[in-house]
Amino acid sequence: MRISVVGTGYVGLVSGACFADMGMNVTCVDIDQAKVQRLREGHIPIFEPGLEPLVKRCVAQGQLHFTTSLPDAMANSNVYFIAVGTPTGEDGSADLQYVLAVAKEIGEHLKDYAVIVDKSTVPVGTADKVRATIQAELDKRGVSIDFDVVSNPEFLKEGAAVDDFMKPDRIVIGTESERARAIMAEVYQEFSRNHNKIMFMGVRDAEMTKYAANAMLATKISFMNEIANLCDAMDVDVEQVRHGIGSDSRIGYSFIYPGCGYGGSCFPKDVKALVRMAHEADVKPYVLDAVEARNADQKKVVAAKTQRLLGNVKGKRIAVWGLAFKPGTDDMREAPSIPFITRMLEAGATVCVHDPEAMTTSKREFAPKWIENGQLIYCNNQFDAVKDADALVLLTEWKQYRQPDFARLLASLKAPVVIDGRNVYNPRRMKALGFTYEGIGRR
Ligand SMILES: NC(=O)c1ccc[n+]([C@@H]2O[C@H](COP(=O)([O-])OP(=O)(O)OC[C@H]3O[C@@H](n4cnc5c(N)ncnc54)[C@H](O)[C@@H]3O)[C@@H](O)[C@H]2O)c1
Ligand SMILES: O=c1ccn([C@@H]2O[C@H](COP(=O)(O)OP(=O)(O)O[C@H]3O[C@H](CO)[C@@H](O)[C@H](O)[C@H]3O)[C@@H](O)[C@H]2O)c(=O)[nH]1
Repeated sequence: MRISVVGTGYVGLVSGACFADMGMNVTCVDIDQAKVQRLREGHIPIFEPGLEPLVKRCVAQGQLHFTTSLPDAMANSNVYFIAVGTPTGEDGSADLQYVLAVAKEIGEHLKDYAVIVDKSTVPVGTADKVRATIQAELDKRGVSIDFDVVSNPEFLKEGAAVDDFMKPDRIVIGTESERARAIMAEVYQEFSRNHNKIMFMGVRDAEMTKYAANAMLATKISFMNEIANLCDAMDVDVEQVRHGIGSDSRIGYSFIYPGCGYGGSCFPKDVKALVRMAHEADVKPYVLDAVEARNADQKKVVAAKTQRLLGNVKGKRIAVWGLAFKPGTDDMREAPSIPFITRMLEAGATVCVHDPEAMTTSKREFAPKWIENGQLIYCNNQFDAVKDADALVLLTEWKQYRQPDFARLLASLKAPVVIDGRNVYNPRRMKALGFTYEGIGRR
């Protein structure tokens, strides 16, 4: 089977490589010429565990190709996945300009029947817009070609993207066409061997399923963050509460870790887009508004704790472990580290940062003046960052930060203050070791 994946980012590259690994002949398309050139030279533009050997293997076997030319890719396949970005637009809705630009180009070059698959996260009704955009181009050309537009939202998580794609919980396919259904079943048959994971549904149902899944997960996190703040105020340990409620199978343990707020390229933008959809549908989004408001506020909690413990931070040295929005990625989109570090820099602190993978990507997020004036210092070693610092702030729970040499940490810090934005350390143990420790809702 020959397929094309348009947009070679986190989703497009992972999907393309995983399809290729299952024996399909895959062409990944991107308008970013430098990215395509680098991929052809064997450089993987993102950090994602297991992705580099997978891409290299598929390229070596002749299963995976990279191009900037969509028409070339289309000439070799009849299933086109659209996996371009859908960032937040000015009014909070998903900006569909990249999706519709691809649809237009498909319409300009379509020759035979094809299935166009929306893999990008797109609002309810987008498949109709993609169909209309393609049809308008066919009409301009004066040709009549049959095609189907299918919704196939992606549920992979960064940091575990390859595993998630290879072993999905479910494969949601929205289509009303029997012909497209048969082709999509063939595309995904190898990912569904263990038991049938494919869920066919209506196109609009599939589009909403993606938003509902992300909004539900974001709601769990915001709910738990609110409980953690209550625990802080009421002398309760949220870890005990987390265990206490997670053991109820109706609640479960996943996505109830409180912390410094959810980030990433999906939850913040998708909750906003769903709020926008609700307004357009004249439904009041009470719950979603609260989820967003809690998250915006949660991203300020660690800064407030730091300022409370250190007093005026002007002239203080603050070490930060973790920049990426979560472990296992170099992605900085909406990372809680950005507002925290910016606030500390603006308040006059010197901030010494370390991250195992996001040092390069994070540099784009801060004004160059902070590095030039020496207030923002990048450290290649996590212990260089804490040397003579007035506090250590943990913002991303990378494995290498979980069990550090505490004696070395204590000796390195100027003041033994640890603010744990991810609740990875044990408060009692930290206190016994001589640290002033503060987590999120840890009493
Ligand atoms: N990142 C995730 O974990 C994740 C998971 C599930 C779903 N999604 C959704 O998938 C979509 C893509 O997300 P991403 O994180 O992979 O984005 P990304 O920004 O990493 O990649 C998008 C790519 O599309 C390319 N592109 C833009 N316009 C193009 C065009 N006209 N032709 C060819 N290429 C073009 C860009 O150059 C870029 O390389 C979004 O809708 C997102 O919400 C993301
Ligand atoms: O209990 C938790 C779990 C997560 N987070 C935070 O939530 C954010 C998102 O984490 P995660 O969901 O693991 O990563 P993403 O890669 O953003 O994946 C989400 O967004 C993707 C894009 O839509 C979906 O495909 C995935 O299913 C969905 O989990 C991160 O900042 C995490 O630190 C918490 O604060 N507490």
